[in-house]
Amino acid sequence: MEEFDLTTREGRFKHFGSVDPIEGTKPKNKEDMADLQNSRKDFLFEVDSVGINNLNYPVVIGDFQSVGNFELATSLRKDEKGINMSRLIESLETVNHSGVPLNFETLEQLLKHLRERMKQDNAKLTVSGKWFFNKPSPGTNIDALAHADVIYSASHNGDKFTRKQFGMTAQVTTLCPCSKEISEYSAHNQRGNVKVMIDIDDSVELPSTYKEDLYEILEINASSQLYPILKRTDEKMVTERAYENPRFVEDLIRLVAYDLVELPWVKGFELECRNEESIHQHDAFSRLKYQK
Ligand SMILES: Nc1nc2c(ncn2[C@@H]2O[C@H](COP(=O)(O)OP(=O)(O)OP(=O)(O)O)[C@@H](O)[C@H]2O)c(=O)[nH]1
Repeated sequence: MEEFDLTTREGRFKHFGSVDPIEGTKPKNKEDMADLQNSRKDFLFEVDSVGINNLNYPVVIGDFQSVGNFELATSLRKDEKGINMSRLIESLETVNHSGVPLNFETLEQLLKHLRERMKQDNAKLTVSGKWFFNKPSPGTNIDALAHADVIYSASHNGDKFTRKQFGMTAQVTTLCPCSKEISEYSAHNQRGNVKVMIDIDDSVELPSTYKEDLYEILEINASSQLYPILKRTDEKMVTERAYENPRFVEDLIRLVAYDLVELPWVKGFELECRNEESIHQHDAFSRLKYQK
């Protein structure tokens, strides 16, 4: 058996089975390499969406840095074999300025770049991330950071958005009306997750406070709200607020839906409320779709 010098990394690697590379017959220069992606013939079908997903990249949402989870894609014509996937991240890099600012202006720039660079008719993206914001305690007014999950999803044909969606998941408190009604004292409550995906009406100007406006609607209709810091006086406040505002999962979805319909920039939405039950191991949920 061949002996290797175990004091060097190369020797140790070979000791553990690594071998030298072969000379090989295939080209090493890019110009000489086959470009399969760019071969042309009848490939039977157009492809609606082809690209990459589960890509984590730094983003800036509001005042804070966060991590975005991206899906980047384009359409693909019937006579083209594949897209050049490395160009998707090259396009993302063009809007990365110590993080990609998450707003529709930047995403439109990115989609235009993607479509042109990939020479396709349509470019699409979805990105989700945690939006952090200051949420002072309700009575004592002590600053601390809370978060909600946001989703931007859009497609662009070069001239305009062909789909523009904004989504959010906020966490709230719900207190069971039935439990309050039937019990001598107390009422069980739960942490609720209110999730919405909105189709944005592009003919209406999106207010600069759209994230804040939406967050307020998702949480204000619940029994009470969540805060990072609560002193005793705050805790009394949120506990009593919840008791004064009991909500079934059906009540919450209808109250949130009413406020969403009133927002001028909302064309339609899909809404879900899910309560992590404290008296069961399962969750309770409600869903609602609406188009204006
Ligand atoms: N189209 C396609 N590409 C893939 C697939 N799986 C991996 N790849 C990617 O193929 C990429 C390399 O191809 P290209 O991006 O076309 O590289 P290139 O042709 O040298 O790039 P350009 O200089 O932009 O022309 C790598 O980044 C791989 O990640 C797949 O299923 N389909």
